[in-house]
Amino acid sequence: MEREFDFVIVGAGSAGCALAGRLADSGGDSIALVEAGGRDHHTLVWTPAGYAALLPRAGARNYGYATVPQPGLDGRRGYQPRGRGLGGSSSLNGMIYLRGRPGDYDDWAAAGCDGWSWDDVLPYFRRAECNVRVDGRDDHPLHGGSGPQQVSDLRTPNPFGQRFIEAAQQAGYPYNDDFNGETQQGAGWYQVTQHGGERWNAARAYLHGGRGGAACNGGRANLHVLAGLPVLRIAFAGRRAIGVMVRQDGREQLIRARREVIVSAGAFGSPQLLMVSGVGPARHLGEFGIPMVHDLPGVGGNLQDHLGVALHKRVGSPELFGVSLGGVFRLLGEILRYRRDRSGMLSSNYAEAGAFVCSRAGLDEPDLQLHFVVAMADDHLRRMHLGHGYSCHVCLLRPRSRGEVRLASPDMRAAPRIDPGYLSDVRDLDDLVAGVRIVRSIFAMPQLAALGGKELYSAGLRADGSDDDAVRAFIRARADTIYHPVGTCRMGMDTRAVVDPQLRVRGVQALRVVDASIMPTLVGGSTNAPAIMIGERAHDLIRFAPHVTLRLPEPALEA
Ligand SMILES: Cc1cc2nc3c(=O)[nH]c(=O)nc-3n(C[C@H](O)[C@H](O)[C@H](O)COP(=O)(O)OP(=O)(O)OC[C@H]3O[C@@H](n4cnc5c(N)ncnc54)[C@H](O)[C@@H]3O)c2cc1C
Repeated sequence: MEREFDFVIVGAGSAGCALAGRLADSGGDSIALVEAGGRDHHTLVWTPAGYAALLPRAGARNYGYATVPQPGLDGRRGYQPRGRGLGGSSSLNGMIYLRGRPGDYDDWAAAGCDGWSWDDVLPYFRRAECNVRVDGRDDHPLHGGSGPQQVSDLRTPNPFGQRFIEAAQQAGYPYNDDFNGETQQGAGWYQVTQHGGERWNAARAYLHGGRGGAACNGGRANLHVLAGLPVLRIAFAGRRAIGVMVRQDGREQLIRARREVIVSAGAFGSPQLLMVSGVGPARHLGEFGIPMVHDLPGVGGNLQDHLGVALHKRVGSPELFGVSLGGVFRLLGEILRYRRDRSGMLSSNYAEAGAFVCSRAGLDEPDLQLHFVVAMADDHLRRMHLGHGYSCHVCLLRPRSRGEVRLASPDMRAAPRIDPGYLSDVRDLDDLVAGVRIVRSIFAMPQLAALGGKELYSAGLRADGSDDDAVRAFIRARADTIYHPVGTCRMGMDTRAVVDPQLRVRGVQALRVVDASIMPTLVGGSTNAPAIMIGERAHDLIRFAPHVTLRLPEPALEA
């Protein structure tokens, strides 16, 4: 195997694939995209409903991390699935296509991230996107029609999604035809990262287009996709990153980067890789005897995640996913249907419909998101129930609680120590209480209530809203991630920032971080499209602004 490349990118997830594909197409440099997991060519990855089999437990395609016990969640450990293999978490995610709101990015810019305002990032969202609604056209002010990331409407929307949307309208929330349009408010269908009824993950978008072939590089001779090769640490000469260390043929080997090492290992993997390589808070690294390259106190801090709580309702309808004899027969038919024309229940992303709502009057933008799931999705599908039903998750879009990622071992192959600090800011809990009430008010509307059924865990909550303490207890007992950790290699201009607005790691040379970990704050939506946007924009920063040097004050050493 060739051992020296111009760029070495660690992690073939949403951002890493976008960056690698773009870099390979825009110049003659050689690129190594080094990914811990394997290829994504698998039925369970490409069949949308297949992720139900991958989500519940750790395995070859899912890191399946656990958090440390969370005081805010009655001491429970949260679950943190993360995609492993080409496509990263875009091979395991719920496929919902969302960007957040313009104000989210304007806040980034206002916090010192020059070049990351909405006007700056919108062209990258559009460049990335091929939205079926504007297919082939590039004159839409918000959507792209010719990018590599396919975005579609669901092929076979579930009738219960329609009932949810109508129930939400009965509860006073307007219909919204496009959550990435002018306004986010209201209820509607999600658009999904699918094409022809199949998952369109970042690997298909940017690497191989879903075609076979072991190289996975879409025929580009300068792109070397090295799957199944976990990076152990970044190699430095002084403070300059010169490559990455991997274990191959029974020994550690250096893959050398002539120009840059780019870390795209995700919100947990990227800070972990920096820390095991000697870039991070000095005292913490000292606990593990890791030789210091640079004391960067912000690495691993600022962890933010969307915490959600689900309300489930058992309803005896085989239109919904569920466990029953009738359900098995229906599923067999659905498998044949999917094989025939890629439609039917197997093209479902489960969280088919949703809503953006405000927890209280007077907010400029919705602060709560609802995911209506056409199954009783309980505890990340780790707890199954007999029968059929639906659920609705409510999550807080801009939580104030902060956590951190730390090492549990100096070995990169061990799981990191993840502490999201859920509900450490009590205001988050109060906003979720409002969210639970909103979900129940929608469940109570005729379009859903007429179908009957019984709530699994929330039936005892009062309808008149007079039992906030009980709702708080319900949330503490049941809430968990809806899978959007970000912020652990935060971009900014202050002394605790990890990367500058060109995504260069502060205090060292030839090293960048490019993935969801650089987000200063969570956006008001899910995080796959924003991670891809980050990869797209990083390409332009690397290609077109390589010689701009930004000088920042060095962080003071911790006492
Ligand atoms: C279950 C689930 C559901 C989700 N649902 C949605 C959704 O519906 N819509 C949405 O927009 N977002 C969703 N998300 C979130 C979204 O998918 C992620 O935010 C996004 O994919 C993150 O991209 P990334 O590039 O930062 O990291 P990732 O895509 O996670 O990629 C990181 C990659 O780095 C690799 N890596 C890590 N360490 C190493 C190492 N040492 N050596 C080599 N490779 C390494 C990993 O194997 C992985 O492939 C979901 C996520 C999950 C897990």
